[in-house]
Parts: sequence; C-alpha cells; structure tokens
Amino acid sequence: MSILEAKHIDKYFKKPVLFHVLKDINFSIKKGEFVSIMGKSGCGKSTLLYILSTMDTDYEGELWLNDELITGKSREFLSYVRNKHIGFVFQFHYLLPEFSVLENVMLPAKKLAEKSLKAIEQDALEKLSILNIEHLAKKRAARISGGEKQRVAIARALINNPSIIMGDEPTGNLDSHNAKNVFDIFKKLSQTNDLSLLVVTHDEDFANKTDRIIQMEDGKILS
Ligand SMILES: Nc1ncnc2c1ncn2[C@@H]1O[C@H](COP(=O)(O)OP(=O)(O)OP(=O)(O)O)[C@@H](O)[C@H]1O
Repeated sequence: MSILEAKHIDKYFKKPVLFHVLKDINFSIKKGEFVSIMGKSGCGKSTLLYILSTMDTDYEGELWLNDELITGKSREFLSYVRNKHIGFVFQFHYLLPEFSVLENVMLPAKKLAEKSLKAIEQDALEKLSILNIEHLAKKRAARISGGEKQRVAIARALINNPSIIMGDEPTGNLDSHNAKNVFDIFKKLSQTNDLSLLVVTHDEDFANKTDRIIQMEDGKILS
C-alpha cells in the first residue's frame, strides 16, 4: 500500500518571472519505507516537500495520502490531515522554549482534541520513552541540548501516530554523533513501527543508509 503518492506534479513560480520549478514529479512511498531526497541547492527539494506536506496547494497534478486524493481539498481538511497524518521534523526544532518538554510533545495532540488530557500526557510520555528521553519530561525546552531538542521534536512529530514523518534537513544542525542518533531513531521507527519517512537532506552518509534515494536535478527526478 502507498502511504504517499505524487502524480505528475508541476509547479510554476510566477514572480519575478515565470519559472517552471517542478517538472512532472512522480513517485510513491510505501508503508514502512525510509526515503531520502537529495539534489543540489535550488533544484526544488523544499518546494516539493512544501507541496507533499499539503502546505502549498498551488500546483498541478495530484497528491494522494493513504490512498485518498488530497489535491483540491479545503483548507480546514488539509490542516486536519497535516496534524493527524503527517509528523514534521525540521532543521530547527521550533520548540516553545518556555514550555516543558512534555508540554511541547503534547501540543499537536491537544490541537487535534480527540483524547483527554490525561491520555495525551500518557501518549507523550510513551513517545519520550521511545526516544530515551523520558527523564527530560519536566525540563523546560530552553534548558536542554541541541541533540535532545531534536529528539523532543521527533517525539512531538510522533504524538498523533502519523502515517509518515517528513523531514527537512533534520540533521542539518547537529554534530555527526547526534546526526547518527537521529538516523538510528528514524531507521528503528521505519523497521519496528512500520512508519514511512521522507527526508530532504544534503548529508550523503545519511542518505546512503536510507532504503531509497530520490535524486533531483533542475526540478526533475533523475532516478
Ligand atoms: N517563492 C518563490 N518565488 C520564486 N522563486 C522561488 C520561490 N521559492 C523558491 N524559489 C526558487 O525555486 C528554486 C527551488 O527552490 P527550493 O528552495 O525548492 O530549492 P532546494 O532544492 O530546497 O534548495 P536548498 O537545498 O538550498 O534548500 C530556486 O531556484 C529558488 O530560488
């Protein structure tokens, strides 16, 4: 079963001049697959991820998530889909510094509002324990290290049990030790939890260890 499928995606930027940035993008990601996207700066990786994450709706072609057509759906629906089915991990973690680690992880589940606070707290503690950082639960996010912050960001991405995690340079801000930790966590999530992962990266070591590399050049997929 495909978790994510892009069919004939084209995108144009209209200003300052008409620019065909994505050209007939086609690929799919299976359940439990760990895929990386690589390519030179400016080839369109972030633009593509923005579309795949349902944030950008101004494109041609079709986006499918869990065998459901996402293209053309309302803003409210897309916001729900993002929160429920997609977990995000960025280069910068975007944690709320004054909130505790636990509160940060709970936030996307509170927004979804499908469970009681008690149940959300239990889920958040479980995610923290998967990432071996349960002991940080009560600490303020501002008071933990960069590597720990990225683990908290991963726990937060997992809180609503998404179908797929999307990462934009998730190891871009980490030293090699912490980058390897993040890779190992992602690998384990794909193998033991059957979670799909799609990660844009410039890190060749990281990409070479993923199940598949999607290579981009000038807005096209090469392989
Ligand atoms: N809002 C925009 N309007 C016009 N052109 C844009 C806009 N955003 C990006 N571009 C251009 O589209 C191209 C692709 O940009 P994009 O950010 O997707 O590349 P990228 O592969 O993610 O690069 P990097 O690896 O540096 O992050 C670039 O030439 C960029 O200058």
